[in-house]
Amino acid sequence: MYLTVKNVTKRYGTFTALDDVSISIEQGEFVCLLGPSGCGKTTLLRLIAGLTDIDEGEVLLEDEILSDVPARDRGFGIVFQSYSLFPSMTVAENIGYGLKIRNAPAAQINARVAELLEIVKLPHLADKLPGQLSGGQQQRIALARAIAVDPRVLLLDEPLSALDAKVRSSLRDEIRQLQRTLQIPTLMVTHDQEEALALADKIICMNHGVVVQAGTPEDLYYRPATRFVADFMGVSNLISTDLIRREMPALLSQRPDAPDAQFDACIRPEKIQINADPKGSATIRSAGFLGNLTRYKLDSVFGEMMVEAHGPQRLKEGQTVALQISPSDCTWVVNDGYEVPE
Ligand SMILES: Nc1ncnc2c1ncn2[C@@H]1O[C@H](COP(=O)(O)OP(=O)(O)OP(=O)(O)O)[C@@H](O)[C@H]1O
Repeated sequence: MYLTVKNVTKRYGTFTALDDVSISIEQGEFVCLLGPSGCGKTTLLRLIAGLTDIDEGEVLLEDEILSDVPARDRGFGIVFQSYSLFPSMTVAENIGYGLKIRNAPAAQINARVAELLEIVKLPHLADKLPGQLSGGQQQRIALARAIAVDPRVLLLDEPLSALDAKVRSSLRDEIRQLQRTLQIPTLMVTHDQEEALALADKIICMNHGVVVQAGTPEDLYYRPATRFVADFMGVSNLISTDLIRREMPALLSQRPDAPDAQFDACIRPEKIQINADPKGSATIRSAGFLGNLTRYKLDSVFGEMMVEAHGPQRLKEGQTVALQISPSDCTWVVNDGYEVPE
């Protein structure tokens, strides 16, 4: 383990923002902290950065306990959501700032700034002020400034969320490429599951101040542990054991041996096949063509279901269809009482 957060609890008055949270980041790993608004992601990032005090537990970098190390001495690079560049400094001065306060010689600073401007593909902007740059350009410069001092860990707090969709996805790919090249252990906060799936080696999914599940993007998508994770990580059909037992008992073959109320089935929309069949158990309520696939909403013996099929719309609204689901495409998730929002 490179960076470790051990049993950390953080309270604001009587409110517990983080409850006994433990996470780790390996050398070179890209980790995403993912969860809904208010679940404690930013608080956790700020604790690691040293910007917020810890009530219980500790943060370690290798074997060094960081609790008493001030933020500026931790050697971490940080990029925030809002462009936090110094407005009266040029781009080059912003990038070189960290080296300058460490009293690096001017020639070394200039060389490093030029190198970083090439890395973030903005060499022509060296003499501009932040106010003259687009949002995407400002975040690139913020990133360059954060990595200028060879940080031991890179902390990113929703760095893409203020950008429009196109810029966001291109900068997302660049951040990933940069991180792969430089191998800086990185922790990024996001509430966007697609961003986490695309970027992370490991996703740490949080809710209400606790870590609900940590694993690879594939783990979280295909093997969610709870109803909450299943719903948060994309569209899923969540069906009670009771209903499966009544309507399609063959699906129970891989279910853990536990009381009915403890586990529900999670079936991803792309895992369900539908075929026109007048004797089928479901009806197409609506269909939406999304370019590469068609998303159907069905009324079925399992209630409302979402099904996705490659290509254009083949089935009409109102048509009766048979559902084909394989037991291996049924993931059994802990029923944590989470209700999917309407
Ligand atoms: N300084 C503070 N004083 C009191 N409560 C706080 C403070 N900072 C955060 N909180 C509360 O702690 C909880 C977690 O906040 P945090 O900012 O970590 O959530 P988050 O998951 O990052 O959410 P978001 O995505 O909206 O930023 C929230 O309920 C928030 O209201």
